[in-house]
Amino acid sequence: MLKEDVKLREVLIIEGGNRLEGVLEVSGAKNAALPNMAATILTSDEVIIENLPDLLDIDTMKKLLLELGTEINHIKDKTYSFKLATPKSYTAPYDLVNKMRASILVLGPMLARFGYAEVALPGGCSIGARPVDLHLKALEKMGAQIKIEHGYIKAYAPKGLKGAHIFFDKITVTGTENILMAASLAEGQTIIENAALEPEVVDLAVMLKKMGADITGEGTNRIVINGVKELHGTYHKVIPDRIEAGTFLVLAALTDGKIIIKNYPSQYLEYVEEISNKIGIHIVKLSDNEVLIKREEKLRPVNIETKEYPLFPTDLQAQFMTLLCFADGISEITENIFENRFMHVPELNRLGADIEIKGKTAIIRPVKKFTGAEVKATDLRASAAMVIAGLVAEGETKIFSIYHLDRGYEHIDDKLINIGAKIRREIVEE
Ligand SMILES: CC(=O)N[C@H]1[C@@H](OP(=O)(O)OP(=O)(O)OC[C@H]2O[C@@H](n3ccc(=O)[nH]c3=O)[C@H](O)[C@@H]2O)O[C@H](CO)[C@@H](O)[C@@H]1O
Ligand SMILES: C=C(OP(=O)(O)O)C(=O)O
Repeated sequence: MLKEDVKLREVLIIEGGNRLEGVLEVSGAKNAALPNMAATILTSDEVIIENLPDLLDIDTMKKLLLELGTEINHIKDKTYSFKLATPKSYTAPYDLVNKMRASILVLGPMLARFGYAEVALPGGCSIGARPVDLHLKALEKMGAQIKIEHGYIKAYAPKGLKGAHIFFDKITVTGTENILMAASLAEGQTIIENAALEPEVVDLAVMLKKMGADITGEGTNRIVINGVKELHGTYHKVIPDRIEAGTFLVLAALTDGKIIIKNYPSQYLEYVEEISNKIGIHIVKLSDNEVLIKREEKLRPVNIETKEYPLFPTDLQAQFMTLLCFADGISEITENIFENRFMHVPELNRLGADIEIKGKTAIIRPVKKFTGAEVKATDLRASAAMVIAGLVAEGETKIFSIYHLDRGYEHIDDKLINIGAKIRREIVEE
């Protein structure tokens, strides 16, 4: 191999089998922070956001906002100010959109405030095709002219956007968020039917209302937005990450240590807790925001179907699949949101799992143990599943492609090392 062909990559090495004990603190939610940051485009005033997690995706969104002309200042720990007085570009370039699909969230606000935006087409990713047709159709209904050219979505609304009656054929989280932001500055009333109910959508509405938007119905499937001429600055704190909390819940149950989860958002995890109870995991409330995870000796098998909030989140599917490998019987998980979100199955099987995929259902047969192996982190939540699996496996697990993990889990190595996990990173040659 020529020297210049050698690429360096980081791997995560885990020594499994350690009993874990201590406190795991939940960070700010990535999927709330990203739309919160995009919403700062809607005003020329300064917006301050607190509790921003230190993650690759947040860095990518900062880069994108800087590219558009936003002035960003670090105020104190995890708190930043954002101010977009005059844009220096109207384009979300391919190199950033390619790293993070949520870059599409700048389309609605740019178009609503400036009447023009270009966003590279996100394209497919490892969990599925993930088109943005519903975002575009809704914006067109609000009067935008949209064309796709040279791999870019080019959207114009020179006279501003107009309120419209939007019916989403499919529930879409970022689609609802894009239209919520666009409609806040549109002329007249917008009604979003079949809107997403996710807590991150509600949190965005809360932030927009603090900026002066007129929104009702957030958290239901019908949101009504009366457009206003201008929005103003605000101070907003990002809500805790329910998916990180759910990931910790699984980890605590499987390692059977004494793990307390701090900043645990039980209000967003009701259904996940119901499923956990069925499996034999109990969430013991210690204080307003702290819980202790306890498990019964034998875990029971369950059948899970991923669905939109308030039902079971697709973003916890891979982690619960790892857990169910150790249940006392056969479980099934059906993935209804993304068509290709079982990439972690062959990787879990490399560690000793016995999982078979039949269409959109995974059949999980019980095994006694996992043994460490070399595995690949195929997407963000699959990476979390690999980390959990590595921590319970006998011996050493080497996880490749861990940049996915750093997209969405804040300082995960430090958090786990703190409770007794043996984890390190190494740079290896490809
Ligand atoms: C940044 C962020 O918040 N990401 C979350 C968001 O992604 P995201 O908002 O991208 O996911 P959507 O809710 O839009 O996707 C739901 C389904 O609708 C389809 N669809 C969506 C839009 C569209 O225009 N056309 C279309 O067909 C998607 O391919 C998918 O099958 O919600 C997902 C579902 O809870 C989560 O897994 C992601 O973590
Ligand atoms: C799929 C996820 O994120 P994104 O929509 O940014 O790809 C996720 O958070 O699990």
